[in-house]
Amino acid sequence: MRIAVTGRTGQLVQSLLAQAEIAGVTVIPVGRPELDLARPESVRQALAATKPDCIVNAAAYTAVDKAEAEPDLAMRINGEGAGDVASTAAALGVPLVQISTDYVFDGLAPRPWLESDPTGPLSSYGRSKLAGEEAVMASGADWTILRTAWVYSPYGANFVKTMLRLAESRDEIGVVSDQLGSPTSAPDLAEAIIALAKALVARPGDAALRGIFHAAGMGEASWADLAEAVFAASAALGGSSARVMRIATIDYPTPARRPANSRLDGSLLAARHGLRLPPWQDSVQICVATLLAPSRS
Ligand SMILES: NC(=O)C1=CN([C@@H]2O[C@H](COP(=O)(O)OP(=O)(O)OC[C@H]3O[C@@H](n4cnc5c(N)ncnc54)[C@H](OP(=O)(O)O)[C@@H]3O)[C@@H](O)[C@H]2O)C=CC1
Ligand SMILES: Cc1cn([C@H]2C[C@H](O)[C@@H](COP(=O)(O)OP(=O)(O)O[C@H]3O[C@@H](C)C(=O)[C@@H](O)[C@H]3O)O2)c(=O)[nH]c1=O
Ligand SMILES: [Mg+2]
Repeated sequence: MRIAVTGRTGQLVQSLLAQAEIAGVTVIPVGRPELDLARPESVRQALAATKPDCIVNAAAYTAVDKAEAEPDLAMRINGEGAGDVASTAAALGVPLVQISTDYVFDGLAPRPWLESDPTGPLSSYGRSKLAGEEAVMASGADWTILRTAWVYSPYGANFVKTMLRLAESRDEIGVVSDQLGSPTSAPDLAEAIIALAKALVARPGDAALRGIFHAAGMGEASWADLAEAVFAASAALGGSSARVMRIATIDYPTPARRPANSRLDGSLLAARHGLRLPPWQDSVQICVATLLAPSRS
């Protein structure tokens, strides 16, 4: 099976590539310059040339704070760009897996978010990703939307790598403890996406396998909890660590507002697809161990 994935160096693309052989699929990254989501005319031809059985739209404008200053570009890439990928999937007659985010929610619910809960993005990034969901749903493609959250991995830029880097030069790091979410390992997510893609291709027209699903690490954490887990794992392996000073969002001002409650409920994906991502604590340990492995430096 051939899975075309948008993007090249992204965390999820790299994780899908790493997982492909063991999962027995071919993953074909399609990125800039051939496919640029900001250039609609580039999308269809670049994807069609890969002759995919399934398309995963993993590329996105992911710089949450910068998106506040570049809302139009974020909207073009994450909103209209997703629509262009979806109409390509429709034209090619192959299923589309659109990757979306917890930041489509306003963060005010007192429990983990369900797929059926109302959206209400607080940021330019969140609004652009919601526009992407809407464009995908309106495209006529055979679509499935996976919302994930707080993605980290040995690849690219992410919070886990930021914490380890900061700890090299600091003894103490202030980290917000009043935003709760579902930290998600990109390798775990990649495994679930491949399983899902196989099911979509094997059972066309099976409505129960399609729709919006939440796919995030099991359990919950604040960013401060996540930082503490990273440093505990790193210290145990002789890597860098720092004391975490637990602070409030109001004491860490950022251009973008972020949801206070970003936890995603994964029950629907478990019920319909039998897919459950591992507890975040286990996967954070694996990620830190990979980052500290001697072969990497
Ligand atoms: N990171 C996170 O915490 C979360 C991410 N998500 C979603 O998951 C998906 C994967 O995220 P992740 O792997 O972390 O992303 P990264 O930030 O690691 O990578 C972004 C990817 O998007 C590509 N990209 C950006 N702009 C364009 C463009 N104009 N045309 C083509 N490709 C472009 C980049 O391309 P290039 O390779 O050329 O740099 C890169 O491959 C995204 O849809 C994101 O919105 C959802 C929740 C959490
Ligand atoms: C670096 C740092 C961040 N923070 C806070 C700021 C913010 O509230 C939180 C996370 O900051 P980051 O900028 O790393 O994460 P952020 O860019 O908000 O991550 C988001 O990315 C997009 C793409 C998504 O879709 C989301 O699911 C989510 O993963 O941690 C601290 O408190 N101390 C620090 O030293
Ligand atoms: Mg960020």
